[in-house]
Amino acid sequence: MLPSLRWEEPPEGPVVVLLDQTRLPVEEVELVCTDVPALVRAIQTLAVRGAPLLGIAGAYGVALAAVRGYDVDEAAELLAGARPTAVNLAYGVRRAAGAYRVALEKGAGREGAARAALAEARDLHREDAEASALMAGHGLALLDELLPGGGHRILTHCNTGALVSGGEGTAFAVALEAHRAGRLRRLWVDETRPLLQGARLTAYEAARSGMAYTLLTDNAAGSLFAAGEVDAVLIGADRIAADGSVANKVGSYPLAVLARYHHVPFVVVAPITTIDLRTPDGASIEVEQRAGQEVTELTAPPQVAAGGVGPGAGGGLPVAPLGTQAYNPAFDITPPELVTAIVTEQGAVSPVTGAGIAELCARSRQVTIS
Ligand SMILES: CSC[C@@H](O)[C@@H](O)C(=O)COP(=O)(O)O
Repeated sequence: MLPSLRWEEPPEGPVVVLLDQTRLPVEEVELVCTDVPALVRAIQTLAVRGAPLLGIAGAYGVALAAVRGYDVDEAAELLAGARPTAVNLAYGVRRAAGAYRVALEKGAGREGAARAALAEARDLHREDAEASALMAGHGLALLDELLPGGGHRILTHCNTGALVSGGEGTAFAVALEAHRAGRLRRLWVDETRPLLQGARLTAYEAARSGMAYTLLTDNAAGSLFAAGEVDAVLIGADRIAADGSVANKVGSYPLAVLARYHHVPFVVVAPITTIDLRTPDGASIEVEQRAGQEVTELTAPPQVAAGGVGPGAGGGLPVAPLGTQAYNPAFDITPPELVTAIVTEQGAVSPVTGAGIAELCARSRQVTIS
């Protein structure tokens, strides 16, 4: 698979190259962003997506503005505001912009400061890969402890693999680790309506890994639990509040409720950069509301954004009467009491409490920067 994101410096000037996730699984096509507005569009149309990768993209976006000589503060504001829920985006932007500012203050000049922003983006990219490998190890150790019988049957939601990370991802990296250790019996993949990150992206990554996996519609999960076919749920996160509330792809909260009813562990895997101590609780997390056409029409995100190739108002194939109102939050919030554990690169918090989260963050150098 092509890298999900890379920095390139061709003679015409530096660019951020993205694997366009809206085209998967049909084709691997790269999207070349030569400026910040192009990168912002890629973020909003989900060509680049998933919390850790959004942070990396934000940091490289700042570096792109700096190296090309654009206004860095303006670029940082545009990038950080592109999507509201994944805290990693603002974090990545803040890190690169901070490095730029510090270098300027130290007299590095604009060129030196731009190089400092780029170095910071590269550091964040590498750190995310390292965090990913550590989470995979901690996550599998936790699964083995929670499920001593082995032969794990894991249900996952949305997409959390290499496509969203500098490494192999968050929740998916744990499933992959279990697969490589011969302890994954099956990965159940929620299709993840309406944009199908599970069907298009997680199934794509699972197929490439050779693991046993099965795709299901989101609303089939209940009957799967009832049949005793799920040993654990593993998901990622877009923001974890100080009290341990977890924002993740819409549909995560119903899985947590199902998991509790059926006495199945519900485990969240996320790097420390996804924890936001400035957000006190779940109610304070801003949940992105997306266009209703994503629900009322079958269409690819860029077509929605471009406004039209098909007969529906948003350009897609209508699946509801024209003019139907749709409720389309991109995320939901799972309260800490439904979360069995949060696995980070620093280890696991379990049970999930605000104090446990704070202690974990205190051990991390990264959080003091945010
Ligand atoms: C490791 S990724 C965790 C989350 O970012 C992921 O589960 C998710 O909800 C992504 O949402 P998306 O809207 O596709 O960016």
